[in-house]
Amino acid sequence: MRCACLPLESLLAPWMSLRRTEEAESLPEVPEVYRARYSALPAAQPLPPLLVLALSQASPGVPVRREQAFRRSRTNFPNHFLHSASQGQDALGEAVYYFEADGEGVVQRVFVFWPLGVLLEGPPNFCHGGCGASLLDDAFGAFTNTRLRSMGLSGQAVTAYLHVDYKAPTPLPGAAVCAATLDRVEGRKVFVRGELLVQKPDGTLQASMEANALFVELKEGFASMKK
Ligand SMILES: CCCCCCCCCCCCCC(=O)SCCNC(=O)CCNC(=O)[C@H](O)C(C)(C)COP(=O)(O)OP(=O)(O)OC[C@H]1O[C@@H](n2cnc3c(N)ncnc32)[C@H](O)[C@@H]1OP(=O)(O)O
Repeated sequence: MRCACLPLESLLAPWMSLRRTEEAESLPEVPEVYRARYSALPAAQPLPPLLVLALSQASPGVPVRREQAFRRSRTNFPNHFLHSASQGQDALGEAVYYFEADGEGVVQRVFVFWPLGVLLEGPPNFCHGGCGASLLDDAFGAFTNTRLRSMGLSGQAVTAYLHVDYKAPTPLPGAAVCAATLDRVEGRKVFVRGELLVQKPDGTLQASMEANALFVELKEGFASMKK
């Protein structure tokens, strides 16, 4: 029987080997809510098929809007754990962030596509659990901070706790989409939940990890964090 899943090459290429060109390229202006941390996708960069699949399953019939897809601005965050230190041909590839907002522009969900190389291994041929937790934490942070900003708040919140349930192994090499959304808000406390989605051999998506987290909006912002 023919496998219904997306071929691995289409999952990984060109994102695994992509080299950043944002510094040299003139990219479209990004809305203010996202601008501090994200840059637009270059015109030549297609949306990853796995991301499109996850979006179409989460919101059937809702058109995918390319202008809601971004890359992390590496220029602004050259020391970032996921976007700099862990990037490489066989490690993490280039992430694509897709934000869904409501009619008032308030961010409701984020989906983050990641190409996963063989150097992320924990169990043989599968992703390290700590790596998956980091990807979920990053998606939760992206969701929380952009949501806060989209509501006119600081957008400066950090993880207080992160709970991850590992439901199935995450294959390598491969690709995953982290999905994050709001659970509830209590004052400065933002409770977030989500999952890490991978594609099964039959083509359907499966949550290999489920997670929930508490983010706390800092009283005086990142600048107040002391060493
Ligand atoms: C401008 C653009 C810049 C962009 C920069 C990009 C950076 C992106 C960054 C993205 C980040 C990516 C992700 C990362 O990597 S973030 C990095 C990992 N996280 C940290 O390093 C955070 C370290 N912790 C702290 O700094 C403080 O503890 C925080 C700030 C969290 C709270 O200390 P604060 O003094 O402020 O507040 P509080 O202690 O009064 O607590 C407040 C409320 O919260 C409740 N609570 C607290 N902890 C827990 C817990 N574990 N379980 C259950 N509840 C907990 C607490 O009971 C209280 O509730 P209530 O009594 O009010 O009901």
